[in-house]
Amino acid sequence: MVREMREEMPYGIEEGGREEEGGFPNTSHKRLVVVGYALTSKKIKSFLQPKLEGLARNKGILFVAIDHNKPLSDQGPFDIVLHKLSGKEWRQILEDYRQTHPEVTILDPPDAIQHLHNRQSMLQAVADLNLSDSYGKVGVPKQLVVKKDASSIPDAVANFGLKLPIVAKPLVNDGSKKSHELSLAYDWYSLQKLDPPLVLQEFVNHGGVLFKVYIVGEAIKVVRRFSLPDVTKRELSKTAGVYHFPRVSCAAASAEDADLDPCIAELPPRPLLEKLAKELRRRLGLRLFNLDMIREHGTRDRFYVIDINYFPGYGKMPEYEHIFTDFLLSLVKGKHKKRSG
Ligand SMILES: Nc1ncnc2c1ncn2[C@@H]1O[C@H](COP(=O)(O)OP(=O)(O)OP(=O)(O)O)[C@@H](O)[C@H]1O
Ligand SMILES: O=P(O)(O)O[C@H]1[C@H](OP(=O)(O)O)[C@@H](OP(=O)(O)O)[C@@H](O)[C@@H](O)[C@@H]1OP(=O)(O)O
Ligand SMILES: [Mg+2]
Ligand SMILES: [Mg+2]
Repeated sequence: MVREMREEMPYGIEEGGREEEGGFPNTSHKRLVVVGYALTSKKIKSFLQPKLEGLARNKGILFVAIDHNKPLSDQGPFDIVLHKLSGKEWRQILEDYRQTHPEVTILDPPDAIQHLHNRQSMLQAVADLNLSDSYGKVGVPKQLVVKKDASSIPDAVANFGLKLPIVAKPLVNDGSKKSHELSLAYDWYSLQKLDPPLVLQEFVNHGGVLFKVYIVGEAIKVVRRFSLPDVTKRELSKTAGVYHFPRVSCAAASAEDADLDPCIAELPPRPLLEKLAKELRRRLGLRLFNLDMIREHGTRDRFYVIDINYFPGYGKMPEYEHIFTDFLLSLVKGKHKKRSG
């Protein structure tokens, strides 16, 4: 099978030379780019769709499942390892593999991904960047971390000067169901009912539409999703309590075909996104992530990043098959250039 695919490969890596180490046969001078993947079954289903695998095959890319019952070094050989699994054990396996196989590109380094597993450190790079130019300003909502003792939250929030309403997000962001259980608090008193450790974030009115900015290496794709509606002053004054809300901006909440107010729907300026993505790629050390971005309602150019996700639902990103396969090829070509240059 693999041999047959090789003959028709238009883009496979020209320079051969890779030794056969008992892994995949290497019969042609154009060899396959082998991508080992370690993903949950949910992710395999949403990401590794037949169209992606088919296009990848035509471009000379082969996706191979990593076998968790065998040492990683006994598998492959891989050009790239693509992964999104949690746990210390897996991180250690990858770290050891990285040391012994520096020639393999690990997408992405476990330490860098770990940075996104805490909702405080997640947005630090955006805050530090403090991006502001003629195209707009990008910041993060004012936020406070509460590690324990719910009874102290109202005072802590008042002292810090956080305004209501407040979005409460679990501090740990490990992809678990619990880490996506968010709530909106309307009054000081109810803040005591929250369950730390949490990040408390000012709710920013944004017209009920959010921008999902997908990043795959240097490629950027933006889509609109529905989000929480604005909270008016009147509504705030009349409402009390803490309200849990479901995953409001999931794929089913696409706002691409909706008839929206142009001021709300207008995408963030491309040059601003280019600059933001470039800086965050560097500062976070990641190549596969997305940003949830909102525009403060009533402004044209005041943006906030409220969430960053590692290896998000690319299966729902338009043209992801082309973008992702081109990206994988660029990684291997880049490496060859570096070696021969
Ligand atoms: N500061 C904020 N101001 C206004 N709305 C917010 C704010 N933070 C979150 N939201 C709303 O809550 C939703 C969920 O928040 P967030 O994206 O932080 O959670 P998540 O569980 O990490 O989401 P994802 O499924 O994208 O990983 C957002 O899509 C947005 O609708
Ligand atoms: O289904 P959705 O479109 O919401 O995609 C979500 C994706 O699910 P999928 O990749 O299995 O589909 C999730 O992946 P896991 O953490 O559960 O692995 C996670 O990355 C979310 O942030 C994604 O939301 P997005 O930020 O991309 O909108
Ligand atoms: Mg989000
Ligand atoms: Mg998230």
